[in-house]
Parts: sequence; C-alpha cells; structure tokens
Amino acid sequence: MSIVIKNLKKSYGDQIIFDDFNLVLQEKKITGILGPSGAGKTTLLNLCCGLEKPDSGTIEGINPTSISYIFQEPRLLPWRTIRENLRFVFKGQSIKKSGFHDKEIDEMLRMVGLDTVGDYYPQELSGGMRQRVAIARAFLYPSELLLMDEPFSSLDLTLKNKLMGDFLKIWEQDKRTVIFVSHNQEEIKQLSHEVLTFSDKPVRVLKKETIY
Ligand SMILES: Nc1ncnc2c1ncn2[C@@H]1O[C@H](COP(=O)(O)OP(=O)(O)OP(=O)(O)O)[C@@H](O)[C@H]1O
Repeated sequence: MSIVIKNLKKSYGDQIIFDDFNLVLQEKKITGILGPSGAGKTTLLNLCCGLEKPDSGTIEGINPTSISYIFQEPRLLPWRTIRENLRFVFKGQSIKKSGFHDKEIDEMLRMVGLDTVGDYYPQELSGGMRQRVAIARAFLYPSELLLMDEPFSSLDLTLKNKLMGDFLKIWEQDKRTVIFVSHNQEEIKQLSHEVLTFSDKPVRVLKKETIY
C-alpha cells in the first residue's frame, strides 16, 4: 500500500513545519528526501512512525507495528553482544521461536559481512560495523516500512559506498517501502528510486525526480 499524507499540519510553538502538506510515497520503493537543515525531514519520519502526532491531517497506509528505523548512530545495547542485540528484534516471541530466528540472524550477519563478530560487544566493533548491525536489525524486523535518518553520514566515503551497496543488495532480496533522509545529494541519488527536494518550513516539495 502506498503511504498517503493528506492535509498534514504540524507546528512547534509558532514554527509551522507542515501546513496542509500532501504527499504520496510509493510502496516498496526507496524515496529519498533532501532539504535544508531544520526544514522538517526528521519530523516527517517521526510523524510516520507515531513518535510525533500531527496537529491535523492524516497519514494513511502505515501499519504502526511494522516499522523499522535506522538512525545516524546505531543505538545498540552496549551490554549485549551483536547476536543478542539482533535477537531483541524478536522479543515477545517464545524461546523456541526466538531460537528458530538464530538461523535468520546468522544469515543476515553473513549478508552484512559480520558473521565472525556475532559474539562481540558493540564497543569492540568499528563505527561502520556497528552501522551494519543497525541495518541488519532493521531488515530482521519484519517491517513493511523502513525509515532512515542520515544513516551513512558518519562514515567515510569508501565505507559509505560499500554499505550502500550492501543495503541495496539486501533491499533487492527483501523489498520494503523506504523513506531515506539525507543532506547528501549523491548518496540520495545512489540509493533512491525517487528523490523529493523539500523547501524550508513550512515544507513544500520543490522538486520530484525519478532516478530509476
Ligand atoms: N520536539 C520538538 N520540539 C520543538 N521543536 C522541534 C521539535 N522537533 C523538531 N523541532 C523543530 O522543528 C524544525 C524541524 O526539525 P527537523 O529535525 O524535522 O528538521 P530536519 O529537516 O530533519 O533538520 P536536519 O536536516 O538538520 O536534521 C526545527 O526547527 C526544529 O528545531
């Protein structure tokens, strides 16, 4: 199902971020969002996942229990190993079932090139490796919608290119609707099917480009 944003209004105090904002986001495609700092890109992601509530208007087509979020920093639990961090995705399921998921976890660790470090703790990994874990975690969770807020911005260029390539490989095998926010035009164009350029607040879509 596409995501349909209708007549969205959101303000913080006297700052109007969205004012009668309308947008349709394509299902199982990667939509990139570019825009000035402070425009409201993260606010849009937060509205999509329910961390923020709109003042009025609607966002349709999102199942609130079926969302993964990849942030700029990986947000792993430091007192848990990498494998335990990934097992958390399945928490609430029975032991037997979560044991069953170990196969999926091992397969995903292999896909992101981390099969030898499953028993390490996050602080024993480099920043790039930790961000790989965050990507693995996002795909392990059976989400329909994946929200990404500058997930590659802290990485050097070589690592970023490698990680974006790995991301696309995993996405090709397991297509989800992705909203990808970044300041970096090249990185956005490398990953996205469609790129939206936001104005400063109140947000308008200045440009819509189909990349592939
Ligand atoms: N919880 C909040 N309370 C008050 N103001 C907020 C809150 N969240 C965001 N804002 C304000 O809303 C505006 C939009 O913020 P947002 O983080 O969505 O921008 P952004 O486009 O993601 O910026 P950046 O690219 O710098 O991350 C900013 O002016 C910010 O200060």
